[in-house]
Amino acid sequence: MFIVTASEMAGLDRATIEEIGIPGIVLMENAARGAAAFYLEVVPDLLTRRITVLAGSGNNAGDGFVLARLFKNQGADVRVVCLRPPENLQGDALTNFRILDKLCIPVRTWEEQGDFDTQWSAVRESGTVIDAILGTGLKSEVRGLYRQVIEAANALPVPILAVDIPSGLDASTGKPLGTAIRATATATFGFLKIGQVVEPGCDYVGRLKVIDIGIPPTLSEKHGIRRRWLTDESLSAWVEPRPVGTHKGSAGHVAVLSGSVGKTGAATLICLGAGRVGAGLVTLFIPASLNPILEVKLTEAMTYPIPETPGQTPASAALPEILEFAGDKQALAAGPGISLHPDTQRLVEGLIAQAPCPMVLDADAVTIVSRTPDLLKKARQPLVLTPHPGEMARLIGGTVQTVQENRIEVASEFSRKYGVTLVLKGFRTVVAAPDGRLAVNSSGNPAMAGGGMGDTLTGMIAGFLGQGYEPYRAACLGVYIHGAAADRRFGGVATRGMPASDLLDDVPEVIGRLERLRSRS
Ligand SMILES: NC(=O)C1=CN([C@@H]2O[C@H](COP(=O)(O)OP(=O)(O)OC[C@H]3O[C@@H](n4cnc5c(N)ncnc54)[C@H](O)[C@@H]3O)[C@@H](O)[C@H]2O)[C@@H](O)CC1
Ligand SMILES: [K+]
Repeated sequence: MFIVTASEMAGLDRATIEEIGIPGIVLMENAARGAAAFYLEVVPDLLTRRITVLAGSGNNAGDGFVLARLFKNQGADVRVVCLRPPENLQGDALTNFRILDKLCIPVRTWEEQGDFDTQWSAVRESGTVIDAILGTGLKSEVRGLYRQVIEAANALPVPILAVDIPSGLDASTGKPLGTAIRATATATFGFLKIGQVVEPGCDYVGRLKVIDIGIPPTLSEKHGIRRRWLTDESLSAWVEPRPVGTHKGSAGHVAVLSGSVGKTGAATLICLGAGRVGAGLVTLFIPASLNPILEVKLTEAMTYPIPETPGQTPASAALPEILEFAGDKQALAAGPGISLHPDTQRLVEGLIAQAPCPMVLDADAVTIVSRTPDLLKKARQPLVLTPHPGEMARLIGGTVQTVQENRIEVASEFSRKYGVTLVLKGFRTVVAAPDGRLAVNSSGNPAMAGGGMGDTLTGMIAGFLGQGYEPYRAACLGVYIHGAAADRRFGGVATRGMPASDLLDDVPEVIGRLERLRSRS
């Protein structure tokens, strides 16, 4: 499933009409038919309620007029309130407006000079409101009557069903422009819009469904749309079936540099994560004095004691050994719990410049990189960085607020500038590849807010890299399966109290689910 901006959507609509030859009015009919079926799922007794369609002046209103007709045909009590004089309507919206009269559907036009409360009283009696005021054609801040109407609608104790996007929400950024409808459900057309999947927009859409309105899927490729929504369906095709003769030597060997005094848990979780996604072998480089602890904590993974600093953190003297060992390995994960000790920093810098295999850099390694990000350009092998918003802010020398308000732009710009795959963690994790591919994750839940979650993710991404997945796919699979395993374990049941190691138990089942989905399609 692809995610588009408002202007990309307009381009795809135009191409479907002009190049493919599907008339706009057909798309409008398809849109409304799909939306009507979805709204009936969301509000099963919809046809017994009084339905008010709030209409603006563009094609979004046109969709609303078709919905009014469809529900009237099914016996519902429907009325339409035009917030702008119908003389402003054009094209397909106008055609569908004219049909209302023939079907005796009551239409009221808002009188700008009239008293608001008197005119609103008719809407107040509605059992459900259909929001067809503004769609992807929103151009500027919502003011005046539209603003009043949106705020009054939000205060009604009835379901609001949004057509394409809640009115007032910027489809490209997810920010309300002035104000926006808080919908019970949104039927969106053709593709997801960025504004529906990122914060704060995702809090406005309610239940969200993409309606197929007949835009040929090949058009998205032709128009260079490369943003993906990570779901079971979109990822199943990427899970490679495992040959029956697979053995530990052919399933990838992952090396891990993690842990220092007080941080042996991070090292453990990375190793477990890599193993749970199917890495054949895992070896942990650990400061020598901590080796006895890891020998006990880890069962399947092997340990490799390395020279350490006086603070029991990895020392740069370990670099030659690590490079030699990693020479015939498939992936290296480095960073969690290694400290910011200056000698550990030298080790990380050496690894970035000389590592002989793809690497995942997380936590302390990311903080070390943020001191001299140009270091990343020296890497000989692909890098995946997995910052949380605070680490991302350090990487770009900005604030957490800037990062959080512009997650997609920040991730894609950094990825392109430094030639790395970037995983910006947090709600709706963003994965960006240097060639412009981008994904937003749909899985995960608040029970994941706890220490160690990032370590398990680092291990999972390294585990996929180790099995030969290219960095962007390894990152997307790791991110999605991580959240999906947490959903399987806790989603909808509990919102807190899930140890990071718990979700790992569910990882193989989630991968199995994707494999089964792949084999069916
Ligand atoms: N062929 C197509 O292009 C299709 C479009 N569809 C619908 O069409 C919508 C887009 O239609 P339009 O491009 O006509 O745009 P909209 O219907 O979203 O709104 C455009 C109108 O609102 C006005 N407007 C914009 N910002 C405003 C603001 N802040 N305050 C007050 N008025 C404002 C504009 O001047 C214009 O008159 C989609 O969201 C979707 O619902 C669907 O019918 C599917 C097919
Ligand atoms: K709308």
